[in-house]
Amino acid sequence: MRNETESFGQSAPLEVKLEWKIKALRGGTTMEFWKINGNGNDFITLDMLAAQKPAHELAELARRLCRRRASVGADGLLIVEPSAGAHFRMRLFNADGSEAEMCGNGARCIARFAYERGVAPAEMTFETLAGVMRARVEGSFAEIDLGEQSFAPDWIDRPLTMDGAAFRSCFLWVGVPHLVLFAPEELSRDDCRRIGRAFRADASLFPQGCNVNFARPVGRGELSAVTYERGVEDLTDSCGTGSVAAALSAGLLFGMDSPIEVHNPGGTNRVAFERLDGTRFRTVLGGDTAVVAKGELGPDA
Ligand SMILES: N[C@H](CCC[C@H](N)C(=O)O)C(=O)O
Repeated sequence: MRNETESFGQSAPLEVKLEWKIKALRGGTTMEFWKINGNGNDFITLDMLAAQKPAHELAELARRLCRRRASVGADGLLIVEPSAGAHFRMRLFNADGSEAEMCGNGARCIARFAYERGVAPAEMTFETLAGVMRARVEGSFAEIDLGEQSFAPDWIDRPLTMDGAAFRSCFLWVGVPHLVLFAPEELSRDDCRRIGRAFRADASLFPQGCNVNFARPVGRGELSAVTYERGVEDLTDSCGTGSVAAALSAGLLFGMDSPIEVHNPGGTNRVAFERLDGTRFRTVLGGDTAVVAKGELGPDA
């Protein structure tokens, strides 16, 4: 006979199951979630306006819920918390449990969630660790005013090589750190994953890690971008802040004008920007969002 602990295997600890049962017996609500994606960058979204959890519990929840086969599966966990000065506060925990300062697609998804649930009006503000964002929702379209971004002068058009592959690169923060790489030829997804992982792990260049965007001009005002994401530690199907980083870098390196359509494998983000001076920009990120499920987390999620 299998013992009690073994039989639970990957499933929830006993106390979680009991807490669940008690809640259900009392007729209380279990945890409701929405699964939303922004051009294929997918998030489990929870409303924690009424009761907040400490960061270590949210990190653990993210690690559990984001497992692709054993649980709901996602690139990250988005949380709505109360805010004193804005309509709400957004928190994003990556699939590995790390908390990110900002997330462009996540911000677009949470804006839609907040609007449709009556937490905020269609034009709203919300707090993030990277400052207060302004957002606008219209149907499934959501856009975020990201405020100002600036490039460090020594990180504009810096040549970099990795395993014999040569790149023109730019590095900038769009709430989170991004290394944008332009290669003379298109790289395979395996190469992007391998090279992305190597740069992401290079603490001498990027002490806080980085997201790595492989960008290519593909037409007038159009880029393609493949992103290796910090915290997911793999390629994702789309990255909002990465789309911004790629577009601003293309503005500087190739003189591409605003707006730029950034084609990610999972869909297109539109980046509109205004150049304030040689290295500073103001940016708005827009694109589609998709609500693919509204449900209740089960005890083993
Ligand atoms: N996917 C996100 C970025 C998440 C940030 C995260 N991966 C990190 O830097 O830790 C976006 O749409 O902007």
